[in-house]
Amino acid sequence: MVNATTTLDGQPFSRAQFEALLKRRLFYTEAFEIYRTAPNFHGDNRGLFDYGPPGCALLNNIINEWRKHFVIEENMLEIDTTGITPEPVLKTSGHVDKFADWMCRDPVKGEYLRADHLVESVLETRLEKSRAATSDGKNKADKLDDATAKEFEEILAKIDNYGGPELRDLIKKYDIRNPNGNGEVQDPIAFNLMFQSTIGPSAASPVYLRPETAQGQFLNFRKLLDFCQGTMPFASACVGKSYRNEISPRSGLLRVREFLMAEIEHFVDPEGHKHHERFSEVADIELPFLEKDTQLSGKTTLTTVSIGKAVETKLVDNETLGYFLARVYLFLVKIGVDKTKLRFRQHLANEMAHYACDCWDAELLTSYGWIECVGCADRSAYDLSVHSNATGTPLVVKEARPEPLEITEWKASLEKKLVGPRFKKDAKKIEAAVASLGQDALGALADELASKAVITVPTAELADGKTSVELSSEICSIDKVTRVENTREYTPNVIEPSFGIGRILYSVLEHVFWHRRQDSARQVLSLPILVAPTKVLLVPLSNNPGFRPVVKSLASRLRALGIANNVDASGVSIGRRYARNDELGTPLGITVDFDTLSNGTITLRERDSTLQVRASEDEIIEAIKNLIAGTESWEQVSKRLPAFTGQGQDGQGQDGQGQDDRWDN
Ligand SMILES: Nc1ncnc2c1ncn2[C@@H]1O[C@H](COP(=O)(O)OP(=O)(O)OP(=O)(O)O)[C@@H](O)[C@H]1O
Repeated sequence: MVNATTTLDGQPFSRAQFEALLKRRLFYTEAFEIYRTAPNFHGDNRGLFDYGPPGCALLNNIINEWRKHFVIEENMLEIDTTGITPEPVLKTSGHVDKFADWMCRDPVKGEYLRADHLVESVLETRLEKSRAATSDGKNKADKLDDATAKEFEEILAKIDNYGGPELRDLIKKYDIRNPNGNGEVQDPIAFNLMFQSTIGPSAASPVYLRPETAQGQFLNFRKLLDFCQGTMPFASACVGKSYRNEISPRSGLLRVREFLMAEIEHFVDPEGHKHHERFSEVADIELPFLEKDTQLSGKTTLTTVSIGKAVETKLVDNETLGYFLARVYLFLVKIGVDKTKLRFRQHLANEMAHYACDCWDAELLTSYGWIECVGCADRSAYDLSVHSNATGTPLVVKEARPEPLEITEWKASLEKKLVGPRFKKDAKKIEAAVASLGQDALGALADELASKAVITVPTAELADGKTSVELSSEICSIDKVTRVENTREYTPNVIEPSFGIGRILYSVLEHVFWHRRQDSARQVLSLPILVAPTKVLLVPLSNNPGFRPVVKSLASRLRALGIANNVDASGVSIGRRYARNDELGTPLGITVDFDTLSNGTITLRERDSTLQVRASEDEIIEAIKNLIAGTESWEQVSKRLPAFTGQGQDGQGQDGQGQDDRWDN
């Protein structure tokens, strides 16, 4: 059974100890912290964090690997789009109306709580208390009867499926109150999560900070299609900050108001079941799925099957979505995620974003529970269609047909001479609305036009604020026409893997955290060498001036190879210096000692095993290069090069054995 509260070495996970390490080593820190107590600071700095040097390096290394794994591997077209977004774009995409969470207010405390999180935390606490209580003895009032406990478990399994009215009913039915003070809360209301501002000195035009990078990619679709000479399928990618005015930020980096996203929009032809050319490369990879139906039945049992089987049985809708789930899995495991703490959870119908038609979240198990870190959605043709309708710009693919095709279909025509003068500025929008009508709608409107001589067509918002227009038979005609088509035109569907880098980074750190010795305060972050902030620690054995030029020259050789290294020439013992760098996740350490001065050899220490080898500078640097490139493992290096068991090894001599075991320097 997977347990989030156990570290790699099987010891109990202590969040306090873990967070103290992250703070001590400056992985990240609360933003504007010193202003919190300033007399003129009345703001709320919750959900805003700054990354310190190791956190920043780790973040950048994760992004670099993301670029290699996705952008380079799949020839994606990476772009960098703006965060400031004009309101009409986000009105069209649906975010202005629908990008909201349900919020309850505690009128006494003046606190705002996210309704689903409130229900979740109160029911979880009641269940925990009930488990701890005994029906006869201690805290017996907390004991829930079996039926109620089952009911709570079922509610929790599908918590993401509840909307405002259902959450209100649950709050009333179970008398759910603000855990802080036990006050009653008001009914949930929808709260839009976007930060709004205005642009320019006139302040006349509203803008938002983007809540996702996706829209910028959709708006560039036509230019990107031209850029890749119309070749389908293709994918765009974007890495950038997104902003969400979360109701109640909590859990450190997991729910923040400003965060780095890395998003991919893969544009695919909807015909041919979204087949993916490289699907066979990943088909055998087994993934743990938490299916929709399992959640609805109140359970959390995982189904582990190959992605090939999952697509064949339609558990996962199509090959392209399946391909990305497998690639996401490989990426997460590569950067340090514990594969036993990873699952793919299918979205429930109500939970699905307004644009999505099938959605799976890669969730990682942390001490805060299962956390969504990557959302993988099939956004269908929603975004391109709505932006096309709103702007009158066709966001479509045109492809030559292998054989000409004869098609008989409904066609709507507008009397252009009348449309311009009659509708003026709205004319383009009306033309776009008519052009976007599907065959079923056209068939129905043709009948209506024949009987009433006037029809109503839905449009984007017009100058008078209306979202439809009446067209008479004088202006609009709808007829059956037969035509020969040599080119095919279609709106691509979009498969979108969307990564929250901060959540991934935090979860990886929890997964690689462990203790060196039983009951010891020595802690280690076993970050994979690929993403570790610093790859090599350089330590001179002592302050002996003879070591300095050697260390300097080694540092410069490593720098020339682009290998991040750090010299620790502080006066403390080697063991302490290693311990400090174990906390920073530094995987390799070089020691320069008296033997170096006499025979030119140096030692190389591996963080997790603490084993060391001794060889010439050239051999050690070669081994480091291989370890970073992944062409050689530590096991291979340690077999190939002579072992070193002398001074300076952990637990012996210089390690600080018998010394104070608090590694807090
Ligand atoms: N407030 C946040 N803080 C940090 N990361 C976030 C936040 N909101 C979303 N993300 C990240 O962005 C990714 C894609 O966003 P998406 O819109 O799918 O999230 P979401 O479903 O709104 O998340 P949640 O349900 O947890 O609020 C998520 O998988 C997550 O990694």
